[in-house]
Amino acid sequence: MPQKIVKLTVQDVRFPTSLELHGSDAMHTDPDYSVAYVVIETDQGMRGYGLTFTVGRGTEIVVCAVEALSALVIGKSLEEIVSDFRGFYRLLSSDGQMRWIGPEKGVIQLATAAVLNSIWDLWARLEGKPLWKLLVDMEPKKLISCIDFRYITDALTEQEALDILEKAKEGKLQRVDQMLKEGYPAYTTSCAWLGYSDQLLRQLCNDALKDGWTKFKVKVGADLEDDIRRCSLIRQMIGPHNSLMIDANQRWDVGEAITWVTKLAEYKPLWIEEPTCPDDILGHAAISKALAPLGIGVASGEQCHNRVMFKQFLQAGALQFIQIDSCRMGSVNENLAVLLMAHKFNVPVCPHAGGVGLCELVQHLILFDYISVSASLDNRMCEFVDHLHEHFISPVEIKNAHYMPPKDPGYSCEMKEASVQSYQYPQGEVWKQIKKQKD
Ligand SMILES: C[C@H](O)[C@@H](O)CC(=O)C(=O)O
Ligand SMILES: [Mg+2]
Repeated sequence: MPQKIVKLTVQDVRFPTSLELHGSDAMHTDPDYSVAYVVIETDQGMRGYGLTFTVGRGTEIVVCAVEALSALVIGKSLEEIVSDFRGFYRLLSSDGQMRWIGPEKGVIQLATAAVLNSIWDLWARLEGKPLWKLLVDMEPKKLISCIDFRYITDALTEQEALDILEKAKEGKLQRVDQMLKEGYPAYTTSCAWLGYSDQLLRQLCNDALKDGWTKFKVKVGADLEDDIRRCSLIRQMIGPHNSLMIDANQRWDVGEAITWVTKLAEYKPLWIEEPTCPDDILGHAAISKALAPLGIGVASGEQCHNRVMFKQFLQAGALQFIQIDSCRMGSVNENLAVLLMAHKFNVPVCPHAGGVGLCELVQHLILFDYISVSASLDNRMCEFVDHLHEHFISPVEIKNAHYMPPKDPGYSCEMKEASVQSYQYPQGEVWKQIKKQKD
């Protein structure tokens, strides 16, 4: 019996992370980690859960965009959608009246991600598999049929994508076993948000080292003297052999980025993340070229709107690390395109995660990347941030600084009903209390 989608609800759920400066960086000094949380329901009572991540006030605008897209979803059956997923992706991303407010970028793309994430979740649940396994088990032709190749065929053709997937069939079963035993390598950003004191940074870094973490990201970009002190402190604590990454969250102009990072080079960062405007492809290329002799790569992607921009970053040799995001682009469909392009251009993928639910979601994509696309762990790791996992029904499992493959069916982003109720904005109990204290 086809599963017809008869209902879509979307809620604005926010967590007051700004109170303790969790998640703070050089540009987002007071983020309240938030989601536009989508639940779809079929006529047979099955549910799919999806979300997209934001950092506070903008969430209400994403919620409106999801509501505007819902008319394109309600009334369709899951079978109809997945039998031509490319067509459905295009229906959502290229709607004749709504594409004007994108196309395929900004709020409307975040909303597309939330909706499509719920559909992938529903699909995986109906198949009784975690999403990564649904993807790993899918025939290459079917996978390719989920991707919209419009605008990227000059970098990757369907045939090339198919060849990559066919070639990676070799050794796939061993890689599945390896992942189930060892998990996928992760790094932590939890120790060094920009608003944290040196004392807290020291304490969190110490705890992380004890827990087996070997790769650490530090926020930089607001004040050079602070950055020198914080990077020196972390480098001293983690020693010369562990990895340090730095993240400026788009703070600098191109020349300023080169000068600033050169002054931090003695702390041996593996990469500088988002050194400048996330849309400045040639700027990133110039920074990459200038920093290459220092052994520092450039990473970006958490605010890269779509596959077309990633294509150009790759074509321009502008990034040495690609950071896909499960909610910034058009869900799994568009991320598949980027994983395949990154493989063709031989650039490692190190996903952005954290926020609310981003770790839960992106772990599926990076497991798929290793098992079915790249077959390599060289220079690869997935971000981990230790906030807000307690609000999910199937939270991530980290063992010895590795993501252990999720086992529950779906895309791991169903939230606990009590959490949704308490943190709904503005009517949830938590926000009512915060308002009362302020008044
Ligand atoms: C506002 C977010 O916390 C951002 O700082 C996250 C980020 O850049 C990262 O995790 O990387
Ligand atoms: Mg970042």
